[in-house]
Amino acid sequence: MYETLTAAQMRAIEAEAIEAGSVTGLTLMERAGQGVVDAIRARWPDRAAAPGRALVLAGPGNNGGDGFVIARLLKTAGWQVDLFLFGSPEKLPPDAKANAQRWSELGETHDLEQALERGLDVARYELAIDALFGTGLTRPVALPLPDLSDGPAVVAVDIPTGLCADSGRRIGQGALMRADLTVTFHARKLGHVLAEGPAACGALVVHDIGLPSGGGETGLVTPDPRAFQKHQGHKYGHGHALVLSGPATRTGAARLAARAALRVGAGLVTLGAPRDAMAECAAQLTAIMLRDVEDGAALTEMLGDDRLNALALGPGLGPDRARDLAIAALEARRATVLDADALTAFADDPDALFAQLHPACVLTPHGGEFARLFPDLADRLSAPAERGPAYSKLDATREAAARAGCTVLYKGMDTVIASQTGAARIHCAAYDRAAPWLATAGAGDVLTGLIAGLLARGLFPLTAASQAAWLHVEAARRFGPGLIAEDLPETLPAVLRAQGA
Ligand SMILES: NC(=O)C1=CN([C@@H]2O[C@H](COP(=O)(O)OP(=O)(O)OC[C@H]3O[C@@H](n4cnc5c(N)ncnc54)[C@H](O)[C@@H]3O)[C@@H](O)[C@H]2O)[C@@H](O)CC1
Ligand SMILES: [K+]
Repeated sequence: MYETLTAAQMRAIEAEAIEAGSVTGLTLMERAGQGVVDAIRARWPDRAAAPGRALVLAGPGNNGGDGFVIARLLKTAGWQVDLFLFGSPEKLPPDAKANAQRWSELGETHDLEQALERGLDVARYELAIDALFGTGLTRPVALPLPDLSDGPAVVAVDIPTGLCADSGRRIGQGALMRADLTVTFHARKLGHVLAEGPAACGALVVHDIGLPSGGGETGLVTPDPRAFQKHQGHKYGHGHALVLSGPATRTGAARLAARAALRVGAGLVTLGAPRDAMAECAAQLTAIMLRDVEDGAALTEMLGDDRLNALALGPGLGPDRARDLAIAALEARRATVLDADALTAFADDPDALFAQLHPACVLTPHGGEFARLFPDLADRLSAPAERGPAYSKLDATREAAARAGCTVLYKGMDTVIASQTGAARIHCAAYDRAAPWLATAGAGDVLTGLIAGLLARGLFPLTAASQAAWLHVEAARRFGPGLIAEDLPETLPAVLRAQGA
């Protein structure tokens, strides 16, 4: 599992290594600058082979210090480098000042604010380095930065200026420097994988600067084949999932979820449908069993069979049926995924839902559903971020899970999964995990089914939800263009096989 770090965690790791005497700040800065120049060469070998003009924008802190290193290395490699500093050279912190002095032997340090007042002609550069602010950004950037979008290739040092490293949110209405390539150091910061981060970073390279690993608490989800592998045994040994369906003409969502639960390895899957939907469902199902579950009372009776060990409800249910069934399901204390209508049904009184939830539950809200259940947290998340570290989707999901008393998977390109204990994971469907074809009707129903299937197989809620999120995106990536929700369960066998399941 890859770690993600907050700015404070990164500072602590650096400080500890420097205090222990294993490395100096100056050495770390040199490695950081070298890493950026190496990444530029790897990404644009043609430009590196015929160096042109490079613009370096350096800020008042150590991110600026990296900029001075990069300016020196680019100049040595044959680039014509113009460097503009925001702030005064005398006020730079020690390592940055040392590198400013080394740079002064090779080139001039221009004043950025003066240059912006006169008008900085960016069209003359092939390459621009954003070394204005990194992990130290706490306030909006009060600079009229030039638009670089159709000019030079833009490389962000550590993180694009204007982005909060802890939340991926833009700080205030200040400038945001969008990059084509971002080179960060040691480990990804939360800001690279949340909110606006992935869109602002472009491609992301993590460069090792020789610091010891550890120190982060929130990992990015990676596949855990042990979670998918199916061991020998009877079908009942792999659990029995029950997916509840909506009425006639609204059964598709539950059928998709049921199919996903079966494909991910639940031993048995039953669809519980109201009487009017039985014929419709029977015409569509083969391996999935069908039972008549009219209402909450019928569900309670059915759950007398304790082999039914995981439930999924919400997709296509309609709010009234969803509420009635959810109350019965939660009373039975089974592993339960609540999605869609099963969440919306409690919008008028989320506390009534929270009072019934228990640690074997998983809620899977998208942004709208999250706002209905946790309106105060959603408001904090959507209010403009005036200062860093800004309130993040990770913070909001953690708070939601604590309040709900169960695992919450908050969907999105940046899916955050948190348990009631505070443990959390992020699945970022960007960079090498981008899955744009997943934005298709019914995809969320499949995710619900995957979680239910993994719960039936006995995984803990946080693991089931995290691994389901990974499998969901992996199936979409494997299928690719033209994906519709039905394809996701059908692509799962290939995904599982590739993981050695
Ligand atoms: N500390 C180290 O040993 C290393 C640091 N590195 C670089 O150092 C960066 C962090 O450096 P800093 O902590 O100096 O922080 P930054 O260089 O990101 O910011 C500098 C300072 O500007 C101030 N500031 C914040 N927002 C502002 C705003 N909107 N307008 C004006 N001033 C503002 C803050 O006091 C902040 O500390 C990393 O992103 C990375 O690029 C790397 O060189 C690796 C080694
Ligand atoms: K930067």
